[in-house]
Amino acid sequence: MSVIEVRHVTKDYGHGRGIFDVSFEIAEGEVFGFLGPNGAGKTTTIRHLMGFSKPQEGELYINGKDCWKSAAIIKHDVGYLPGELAFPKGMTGEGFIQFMAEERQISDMSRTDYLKEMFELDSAMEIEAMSLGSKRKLALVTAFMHNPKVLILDEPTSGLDPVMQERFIQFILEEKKEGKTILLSSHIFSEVDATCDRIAIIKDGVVVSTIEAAKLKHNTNKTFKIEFATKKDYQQFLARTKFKIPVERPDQNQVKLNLTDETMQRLFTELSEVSIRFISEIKFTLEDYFMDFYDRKKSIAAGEENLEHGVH
Ligand SMILES: Nc1ncnc2c1ncn2[C@@H]1O[C@H](COP(=O)(O)OP(=O)(O)OP(=O)(O)O)[C@@H](O)[C@H]1O
Repeated sequence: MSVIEVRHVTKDYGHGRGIFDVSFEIAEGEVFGFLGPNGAGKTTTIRHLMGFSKPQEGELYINGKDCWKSAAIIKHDVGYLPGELAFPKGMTGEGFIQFMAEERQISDMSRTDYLKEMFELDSAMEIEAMSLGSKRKLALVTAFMHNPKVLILDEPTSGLDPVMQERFIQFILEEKKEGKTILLSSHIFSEVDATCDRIAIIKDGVVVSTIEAAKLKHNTNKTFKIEFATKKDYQQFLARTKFKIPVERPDQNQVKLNLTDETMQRLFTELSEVSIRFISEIKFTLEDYFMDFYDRKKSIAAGEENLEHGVH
């Protein structure tokens, strides 16, 4: 059963801004990445899921409850980390944690203490005096302290240093093991890649692609770069090869080509007749996949990416 459902949601702010016919579902226990640059529509979608905004068209549900009509229940049940942080004035971090604990009627603070330790939060400080990173840590602790089964996280690591970003990834993986359902909005490929089961790419308010992370990782269509020992070897290979060579670099005596597991043996037979300096696999990453939607023309102009990756 889907825990989160977004069905044909539109919010048109005019001038092409907003979100348009956005649909996706997130199953129980799934970590779903929502990937797009600034202004693509991630926060707008999330604000609708949290019941802050009413859709002009479409419906949103969490655990079968309409996000607009049952906004109060949704806010209670879901662990929400907003992109833009806002805290009450004149409080210390600890004061805010205690306030949230009372709101949620939490008496056992062991999970909260664990989270404070994990994210190395100095909660004694006045919130106003905290760095952006410390405020983000405080938001993380208060978003997760009541152990919610559903997490909605809007660019959760912005402002965190690389060590804390890595710790956050470990935390998400722990939560995933516990069977939590997680929506993670981000523009950081590495954190999406490390944590998500499925990824939706959003562009100009429209979901342009949804892909299973495993399909990206186990893509059987591979790209290799080969550098030949001499110009003679390079030319001899090009003259005799039966492969289609999409990228030739005569200045470096290099070619790039696509291989499947089946054609691998044929390549090595061809290469046995010439001398090579090296052969290396070019990994097809989430970033490459994403850039296909955002930057294809530029990449082709650079002469690098006119290779068929075959994951679409
Ligand atoms: N209340 C609003 N009124 C008018 N336009 C809005 C409003 N909220 C968002 N927008 C516009 O809708 C588009 C999507 O914005 P949104 O904040 O959802 O993007 P995002 O993907 O979350 O980006 P970011 O990473 O910058 O938060 C942007 O063009 C934004 O300017």
